[in-house]
Amino acid sequence: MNSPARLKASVCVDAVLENLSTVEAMKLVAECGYPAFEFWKWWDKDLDAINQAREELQLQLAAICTKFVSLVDPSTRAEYLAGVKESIAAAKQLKCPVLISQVGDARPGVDRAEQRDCLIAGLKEAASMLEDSGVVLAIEPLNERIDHAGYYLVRSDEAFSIIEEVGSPNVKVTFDIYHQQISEGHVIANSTQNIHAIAHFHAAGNPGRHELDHGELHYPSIFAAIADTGYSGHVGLEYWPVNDAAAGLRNAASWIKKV
Ligand SMILES: O=C(O)C(=O)CO
Repeated sequence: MNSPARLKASVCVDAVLENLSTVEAMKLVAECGYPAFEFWKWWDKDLDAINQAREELQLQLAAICTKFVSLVDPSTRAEYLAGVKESIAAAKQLKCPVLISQVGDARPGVDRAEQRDCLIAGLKEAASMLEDSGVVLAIEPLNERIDHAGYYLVRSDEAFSIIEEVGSPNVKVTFDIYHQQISEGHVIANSTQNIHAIAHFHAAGNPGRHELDHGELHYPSIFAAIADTGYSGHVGLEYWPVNDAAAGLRNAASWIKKV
């Protein structure tokens, strides 16, 4: 008898299957053997149609994003919090446990410590809404070398120390292995030693942000190390395929289930 997979993989349909409609992409994700999917923007999608397909296909929605509003600028705090409130409602409707939150670009000429204080204050204000809802918000560090020049939050240790200071079980980190490989490397140690603070992972090959077996990262070892910690969240495949998307997804599903 097959034993259940140790790691729950999710497919980011806005990246891997960007040329399909969300519902068509969901069907392919299920056909390729994945238990879960995710996407970024909920506000430009037909949530009722997605919910119906989700139930029919018995897929879990692993994560969606909050609205992209700066958390390091006090003048946008109210807008950020209103976006979190709406995103929680969308997450509840779609039975989605995690909201991924970007924090915005660094403000030129403004002291970093002041921006950090602003970020923490915003997250503390969001925490009670999140705790009441049961949804976890996970801030995401991104690399500034290749994809996100000027973004405020780059290092994972900074993200971990921020959420420790926020001090809520519903505010955690998204650890994107591709971004962190570019920014700091040492991805197994940096993620597994902080696994209690991670609510979601993203994965892509580096360099190029393509299939997981393209490039320098050995994902079977990385995923095995994550599974060894007992991590119970999802690992989201967030890449742009160079080869046939469905064939690549089937190939990854076949080795991920053996991790
Ligand atoms: O915008 C990006 O690069 C992301 O990783 C979103 O999750």
